[in-house]
Amino acid sequence: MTVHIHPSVDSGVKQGTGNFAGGTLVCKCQDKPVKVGIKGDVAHNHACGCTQCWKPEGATFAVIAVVPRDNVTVLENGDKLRVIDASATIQRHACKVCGAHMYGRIENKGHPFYGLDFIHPELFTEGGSAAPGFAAFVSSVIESGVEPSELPAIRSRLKELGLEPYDCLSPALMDHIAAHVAKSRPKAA
Ligand SMILES: N[C@@H](CCC(=O)N[C@@H](CSCO)C(=O)NCC(=O)O)C(=O)O
Ligand SMILES: [Zn+2]
Ligand SMILES: [Zn+2]
Repeated sequence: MTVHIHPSVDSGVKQGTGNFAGGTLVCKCQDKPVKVGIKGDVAHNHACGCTQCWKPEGATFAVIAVVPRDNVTVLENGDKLRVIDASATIQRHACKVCGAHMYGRIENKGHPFYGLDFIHPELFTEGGSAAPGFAAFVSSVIESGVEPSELPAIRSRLKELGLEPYDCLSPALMDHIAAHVAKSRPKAA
């Protein structure tokens, strides 16, 4: 059985240059595409199996990374953007026509990832941004209709690609969340 993860990694994970200066994300529309400028490189790039992140046609996983929100600027055709679900933690600004998610923003100032926007590096017109380094929410692909019996093959393919599979976020990101929660908790008297 061929396991398809995502078109940008299926033939091997392409490493970034290490000095990506930023670029332009362009949606899939032929006519009046939405363009979003990103300053600097992406961080925490990962494959995500959750039901919320945008996946191109036929992909089992999304590939998604973060950038500081101040580094994100809508350049063209921003009138085509809509927020998919205003009540979600990550408000995904997507093209109304082709459906591509251009950036996901957290508006809750108390959230551990406040200040970071989620973007899909495959939409960069330029190559060389930091590569995905792990796979998150792997078991969640079952929620999108993948048979549980396929999970061992999916996990093994992710490992082969060097994308360590986790059923939540990576240990570094889970530690960051826990540290944020610990800091936000009122101190006992
Ligand atoms: N099983 C759920 C998990 C969804 C989930 O918690 N996703 C994370 C990571 S998305 C990027 O890595 C999250 O923070 N979601 C918040 C949001 O999407 O608003 C499922 O599959 O839906
Ligand atoms: Zn579009
Ligand atoms: Zn996700």
